[in-house]
Amino acid sequence: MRISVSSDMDEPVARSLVAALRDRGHEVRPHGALRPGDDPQWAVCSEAAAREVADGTADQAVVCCWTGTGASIAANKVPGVRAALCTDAYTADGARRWNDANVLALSLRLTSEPLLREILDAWFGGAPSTDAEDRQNVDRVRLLDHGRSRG
Ligand SMILES: O=C(CO)[C@H](O)[C@H](O)COP(=O)(O)O
Repeated sequence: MRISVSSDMDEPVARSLVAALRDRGHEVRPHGALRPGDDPQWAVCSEAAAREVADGTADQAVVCCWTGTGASIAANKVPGVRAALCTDAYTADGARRWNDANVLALSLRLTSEPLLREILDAWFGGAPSTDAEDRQNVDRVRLLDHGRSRG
C-alpha cells in the first residue's frame, strides 16, 4: 500500500514507524519532520498526509504528534478522512473493523516500540466489517463530510 506518514517531531518511534512500514512492503510518503525541508507543524503535516488519502495519492496514512490528538484533529478535518487515535492494538483493530478508519493517529509519547508493532499488526491485519449496521454508521459519517447529518 501507499502510506503517507507525518510527524511533527523527529522521534525514534517515528523513524521506527517508517522502517516498519517499509519492512511490511508499503511505499512510504513522508511528511513534516520526516521529510527534510518540509513544514513540521502538526496541523500542517497531518493535513498534508490526510489530503493524500482523500485525493487518492495514498491508500492510508499514519499521522503522529506528541499526544496524537492534534494530528488526529487536523486529519479528521479533511473530508473523506476517518482518523483514529490508537493507543493499543484492540483500538486499532476496532478502528479498521467498525469505523473503516483510513488514517491511524499515534502518540509519540505513549507508543513504545513493542506497542507500535502490535498496533500496526492489528491495523493492517484488520478489514472493515460488512455488517449492515456498521456500514450504516460509516455512511452516516460520510454524510458529515458534506455537512449533512441525513441523506
Ligand atoms: O502533541 C502535539 C499536538 O497535539 C504536539 O506534538 C505538541 O504540542 C508539541 O509541539 P511543540 O514541540 O511544537 O510544542
